Amino acid sequence: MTVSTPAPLETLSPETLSLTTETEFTPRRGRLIVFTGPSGVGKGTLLRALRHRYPALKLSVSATTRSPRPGEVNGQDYFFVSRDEFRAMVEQGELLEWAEFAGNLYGTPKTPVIKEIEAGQWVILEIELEGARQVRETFPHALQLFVLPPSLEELESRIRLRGKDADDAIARRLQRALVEIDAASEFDEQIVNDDLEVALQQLENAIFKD
Ligand SMILES: Nc1nc2c(ncn2[C@@H]2O[C@H](COP(=O)(O)OP(=O)(O)O)[C@@H](O)[C@H]2O)c(=O)[nH]1
Ligand SMILES: Nc1ncnc2c1ncn2[C@@H]1O[C@H](COP(=O)(O)OP(=O)(O)O)[C@@H](O)[C@H]1O
Repeated sequence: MTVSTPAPLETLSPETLSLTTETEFTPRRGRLIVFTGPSGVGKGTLLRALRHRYPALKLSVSATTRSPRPGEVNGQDYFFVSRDEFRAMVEQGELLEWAEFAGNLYGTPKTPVIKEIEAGQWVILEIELEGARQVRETFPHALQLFVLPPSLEELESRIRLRGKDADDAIARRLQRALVEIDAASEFDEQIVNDDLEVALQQLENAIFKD
């Protein structure tokens, strides 16, 4: 979705954008970017690096019924809510999209995303496949990116090495990964996260190409 409202001045200043000579980033129109890929492929790692380079990019904070992992902060990594609270958000139409993943509910709070896009910001949704499909219906102009692992063996090893999920949660994520990877061609671009720097460059190119 594109909105012609000019961005607030502070988002255009080089101080907040950490401009490099190669990539001039001046967000004038709001934009929605969907970032999907199997659990453990490196989405969070890539987005952290991207936002380090471009702090003006906004990352939507989702609501989830999953328990916080060690080190995760409520309101920063996710809004951690009960199933009842999540259901109330759905019933009150507060979510832009939502889905169940590996036994937990996840959803994107609508109001902050709409406000940021209307203010000319570029907003990234890091969401799973079903949510991405819903966004494709409601925001057909959103840029849809999919991250692939170099191999299934490497994906499993990354989830295990991350060491943040119980064995049953890992098994569910790997099972779901097969379905998600199968749907990669539905997305505008596919990025293979083998070498992190190469993948980050591909991600930058996809986001800033037009
Ligand atoms: N549909 C949807 N999926 C989400 C949302 N937030 C996170 N997810 C996805 O839910 C899946 C599980 O996320 P998480 O439990 O943090 O595990 P991780 O991806 O293995 O780190 C991932 O594919 C996320 O991209 C959301 O708001 N909506
Ligand atoms: N290109 C890469 N090469 C090797 N390990 C990686 C790479 N990208 C991410 N990782 C590691 O894989 C694990 C999963 O990454 P993470 O960003 O948490 O994935 P996701 O957010 O997709 O679930 C982390 O331990 C991370 O350090």
